[in-house]
Amino acid sequence: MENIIPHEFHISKTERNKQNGHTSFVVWFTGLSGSGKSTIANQVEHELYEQGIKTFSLDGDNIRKGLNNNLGFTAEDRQENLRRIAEVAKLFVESGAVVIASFISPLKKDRELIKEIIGEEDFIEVFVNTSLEECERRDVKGLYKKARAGEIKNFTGIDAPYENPENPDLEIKTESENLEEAIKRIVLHLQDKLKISVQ
Ligand SMILES: Nc1ncnc2c1ncn2[C@@H]1O[C@H](COP(=O)(O)OS(=O)(=O)O)[C@@H](OP(=O)(O)O)[C@H]1O
Ligand SMILES: Nc1ncnc2c1ncn2[C@@H]1O[C@H](COP(=O)(O)OP(=O)(O)O)[C@@H](O)[C@H]1O
Repeated sequence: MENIIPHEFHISKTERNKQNGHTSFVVWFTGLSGSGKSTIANQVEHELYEQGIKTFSLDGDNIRKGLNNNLGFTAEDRQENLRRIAEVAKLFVESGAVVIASFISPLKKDRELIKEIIGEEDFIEVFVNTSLEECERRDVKGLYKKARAGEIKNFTGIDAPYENPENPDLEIKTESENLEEAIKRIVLHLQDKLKISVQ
């Protein structure tokens, strides 16, 4: 951007990672409403916390009620929602935290943008793959019922699209894998990534 000259700070991500004893990156959960993103993310964060890892969760509660409370669910608003979240996640990564982000993030192009902002090397995509039928059966918040009744417009899976990730780093099929197994698999996948490489 014109006339914006970044200041070089002495303490960077590398120093913070050394001090913390682990690397920092984003674990991004994508999937339909009710697929299990928050449930899984919560438990993954708990496991990491128990290991002494610095974590921070980003989800609808702390984002859509605050920073992004001027955004709705049109394709345009979702893109801006996710762009801002990716920028925030990047700042937290700079601060040394492992960021656990849970957002529907329904479109491939928006997930590509997120990856671009955060940087491919710091982005782990976890696809929480639960069928629409199962999400609707769970209907945790009663939103599918409202969407079917036409009381909510642009509802993902009903009258707004969800594009399945083609190459996620991890895929969790909640209808055939139990929660404990899924958590173990994700946490195991993160172990190598958390190690600081000695140069
Ligand atoms: N129209 C519509 N479509 C989808 N979801 C809706 C909608 N309206 C409200 N909600 C509630 O908002 C949560 C999804 O917000 P996200 O920020 O994750 O969505 S997005 O990534 O920008 O698409 C989502 O939360 P989760 O159920 O946790 O996914 C819903 O509770
Ligand atoms: N294997 C599983 N993994 C995650 N959630 C599951 C699983 N099996 C059943 N559930 C249930 O599905 C619901 C998922 O809701 P939630 O985590 O809020 O989804 P999301 O954040 O994707 O909207 C919860 O009620 C949870 O108990």
